[in-house]
Amino acid sequence: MAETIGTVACIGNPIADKGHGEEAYERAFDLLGREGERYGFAVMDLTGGSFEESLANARQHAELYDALVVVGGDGMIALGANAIGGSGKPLGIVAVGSGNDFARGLELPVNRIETAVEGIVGAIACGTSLDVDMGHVTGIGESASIDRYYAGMLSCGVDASINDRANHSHLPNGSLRYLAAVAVELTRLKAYGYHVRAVLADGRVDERDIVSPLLTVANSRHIGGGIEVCPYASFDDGLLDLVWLDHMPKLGELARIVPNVYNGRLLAHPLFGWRRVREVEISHIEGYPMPPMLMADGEYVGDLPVRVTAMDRALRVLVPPAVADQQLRRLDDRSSVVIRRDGRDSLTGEFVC
Ligand SMILES: Nc1ncnc2c1ncn2[C@@H]1O[C@H](COP(=O)(O)OP(=O)(O)OP(=O)(O)O)[C@@H](O)[C@H]1O
Repeated sequence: MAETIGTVACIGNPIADKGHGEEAYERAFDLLGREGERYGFAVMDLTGGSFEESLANARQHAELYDALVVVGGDGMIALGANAIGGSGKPLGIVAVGSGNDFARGLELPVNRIETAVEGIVGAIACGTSLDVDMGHVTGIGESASIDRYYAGMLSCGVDASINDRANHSHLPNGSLRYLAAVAVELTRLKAYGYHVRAVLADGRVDERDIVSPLLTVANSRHIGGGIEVCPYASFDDGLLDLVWLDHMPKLGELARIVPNVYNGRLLAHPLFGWRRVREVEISHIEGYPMPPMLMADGEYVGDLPVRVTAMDRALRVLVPPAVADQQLRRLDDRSSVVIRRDGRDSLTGEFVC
């Protein structure tokens, strides 16, 4: 990242982390302003009264700033991706939401405002960043109005219901909200009917019907405050990871997989299907229950049918110099190591041993 950063636009979310977002934003904005005086950049506030208003502000005033800093949860990362994804402008992340799954996956500070701001300022001063993939969701047919980018995960089944339930929960702690939502939604599992047409990394087409409660198109590993739905996801492979449950799990199967939700071993179980895709079209099979409204990075997106396309390293994220090079190499290695460990073929997704 060679460009000089003269102005940093900031966007907060007063309702992030159940209303603690306002205070966090004031702190982050103040710190960035002070560091700006030292390092020669100005800060401006573009927070609106809603997600849509903040996004419109970021887009309309794009010529006024050189970097955007978002303060909040995964929804604010989605805002950043939709505001500046593909533009080459970098995104700074102060993760103070409930889940913070994207920041967690990139090993950025979570709920540590001072450390996050320090990292952003270090990145600005030294010109360091990481370019990470994004997903682009576009609607097909009746859903044609959908046109959204995301950085973390597109949830298309019970994962979306869990997110929706957690958003409406009154429990005080972020991870607790997701855990409680998981517990309730697991008792109400439905098998949705998906028709999936995926273009794999080598251009081969994999087309299938999936009757399942869960289908996710992931760029990052975690969802719901640390649940590792896709331990194989890599941020910079130019591909997305399609993960699904192969069938409606029996109680015994559920009991075997639940202990693996936080330890990176979920996809080692043959109950899960997995493919790395360049693009995937997902539609609903008539005769099965309609999946819940899709959610991307915890934001409501709309209903099937949709096409999801991997955008190769389209989002530039500010990271401090010590992290930049080493981080991406480590994330890449990590992903191939766990795929090998679980005995999967990284191209076909099938178990080979
Ligand atoms: N300026 C705003 N005013 C009101 N609501 C907003 C604003 N900006 C974003 N939102 C909404 O706030 C909700 C929560 O956002 P966010 O993801 O930042 O926090 P969170 O849900 O606590 O964290 P996480 O997504 O990591 O669990 C989102 O649905 C988003 O649309």
